[in-house]
Amino acid sequence: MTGSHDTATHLHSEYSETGESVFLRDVRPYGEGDPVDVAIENGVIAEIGAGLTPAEGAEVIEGRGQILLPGFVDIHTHLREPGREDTETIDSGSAAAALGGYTAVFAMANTDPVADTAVVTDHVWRRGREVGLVDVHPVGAVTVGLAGTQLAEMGAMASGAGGVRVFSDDGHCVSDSLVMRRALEYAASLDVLIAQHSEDPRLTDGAVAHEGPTAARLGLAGWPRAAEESIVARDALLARDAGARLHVCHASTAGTVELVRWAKGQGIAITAEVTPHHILLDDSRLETYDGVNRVNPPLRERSDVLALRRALADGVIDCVATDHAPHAEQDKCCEFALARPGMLGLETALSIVVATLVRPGDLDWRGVARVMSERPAQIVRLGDQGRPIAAGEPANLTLVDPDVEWTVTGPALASIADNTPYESMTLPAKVTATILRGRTTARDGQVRNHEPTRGHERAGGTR
Ligand SMILES: NC(=O)N[C@@H](CC(=O)O)C(=O)O
Ligand SMILES: [Zn+2]
Repeated sequence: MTGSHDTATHLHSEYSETGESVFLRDVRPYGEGDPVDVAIENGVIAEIGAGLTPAEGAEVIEGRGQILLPGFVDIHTHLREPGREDTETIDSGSAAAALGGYTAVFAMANTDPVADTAVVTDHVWRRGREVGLVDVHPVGAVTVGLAGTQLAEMGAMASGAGGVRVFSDDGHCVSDSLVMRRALEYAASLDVLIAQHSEDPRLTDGAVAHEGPTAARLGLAGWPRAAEESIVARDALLARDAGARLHVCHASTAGTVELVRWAKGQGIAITAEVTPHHILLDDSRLETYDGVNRVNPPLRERSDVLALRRALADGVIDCVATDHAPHAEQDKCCEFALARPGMLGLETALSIVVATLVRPGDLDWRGVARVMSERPAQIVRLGDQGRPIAAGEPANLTLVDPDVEWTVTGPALASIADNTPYESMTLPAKVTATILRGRTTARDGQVRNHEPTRGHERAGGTR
């Protein structure tokens, strides 16, 4: 992997002789200009223009002026396999990803066993390929068992079949400064990315919510913004000295935005993501004590939400990442302080970006392509994703109906777990087709050639 964006060098055999043709009629790339037709052959975009004729036997999709974007790339997903297949599997999570418009996802390492060896990361990669609905890239752990003390064999994971290019102890912070320094030095020598879950555990021990007036009133133990910001600041300096690439997972405070802005201004190789929930929801959601709203980092205050939206629009925050975190019903329906942190995200991400940024006029569809596809692909150096919509480019694409409104219900989502904070919420815009290497993986809310593996169906004995 060179990190170069010369398509030809990246389009290996997977992009030839798929034997499939897809024809998109009357679509608007990036939501710009008059509708055009897009002919896709053998995994690549063959031709774009008005009034084209579909190839014999092509799958024709009537776009009716819908918006065509590069396929989305999620660099922070929890697929729970191996270990918690009662909440999500690579199969069910891939279905959720395809329905959400994703053509690549990065599966976090906090599985059971932890993805801290090439045995686990190679398995995740292979299983993703077998399912074939989305490219599943394994994230490797930074430290053995996510324990934060001994570096994992990052080199072996990087050179394994899974070709790991991102390492993270996400769910846990690599909090020891010397361990983080060594991890960044090791990562620099391998030219891989360290993605940090920035949370000082000494400042958050026992905390379940954002430290502020709401948590105080509700009697919930809070974690201060400084627990995140102090780690972001420290890591930026360590990355500078190590000459390493650092990525900040789920930025949640206005202060983190300012630190990332400062570090970028210094020429430090830092990037940052924000989740859909941190640009939509604030800590007023805690009033109900509903465990579905518990997440790390916690939902912050309105001023943070607005700062994160602005930072995404102006590019200080590079991208949206879902932090899709399925949990079992019994782990979310309990008392707020006992609920596990995390919420579903893959199938609602686009709609939230549209609701918070596109509809208010702060981001156009080019901007959506930037934060959902192009920047995430660049951060993790995927040469065949987040590419321009042009002839000769790989056909990893997402078609979006911008005008539709839909109401979220957990059980209707493809994920096995149902823990969505958006239950009964009406959201704008929906993915109508997802195309991976020239093959439709999802269309009109249905996943291609797919036997669903929903938890309640298994419980009912259908599998
Ligand atoms: N975000 C969360 O609240 N939970 C994530 C871990 C993480 O992303 O930190 C999980 O794995 O459940
Ligand atoms: Zn995290």
